[in-house]
Amino acid sequence: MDEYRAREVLRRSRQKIDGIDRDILDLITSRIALAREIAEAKEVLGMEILDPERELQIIERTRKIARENGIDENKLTELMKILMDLSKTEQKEMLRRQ
Ligand SMILES: O=C(O)C(=O)C[C@]1(C(=O)O)C=C[C@@H](O)C=C1
Repeated sequence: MDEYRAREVLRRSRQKIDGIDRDILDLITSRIALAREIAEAKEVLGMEILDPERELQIIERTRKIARENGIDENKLTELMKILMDLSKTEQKEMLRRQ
């Protein structure tokens, strides 16, 4: 790969990452909106916010996808746990405001 081509690859790849990052943030926003809906349903059902069994299911699925794609299992799991923590924080805040 010559220098001109390398600069073009860098530019285009970063443009694509920018688009992917926007998509990721849009999906995280949608995920949080769904978590808020779940919080309302749980309140009606008298359920706790924390559902360890569901979290374990999500973590196991995450680990499987990490293995299938050659991604560090622990790092991807950390990322998923952050998303779930974000959900729980939003859920608790929403219920506190009610
Ligand atoms: O599915 C639920 O019960 C949720 O509240 C959503 C969610 C999540 O972020 O995926 C958050 C908290 C629960 O402990 C389990 C999962």
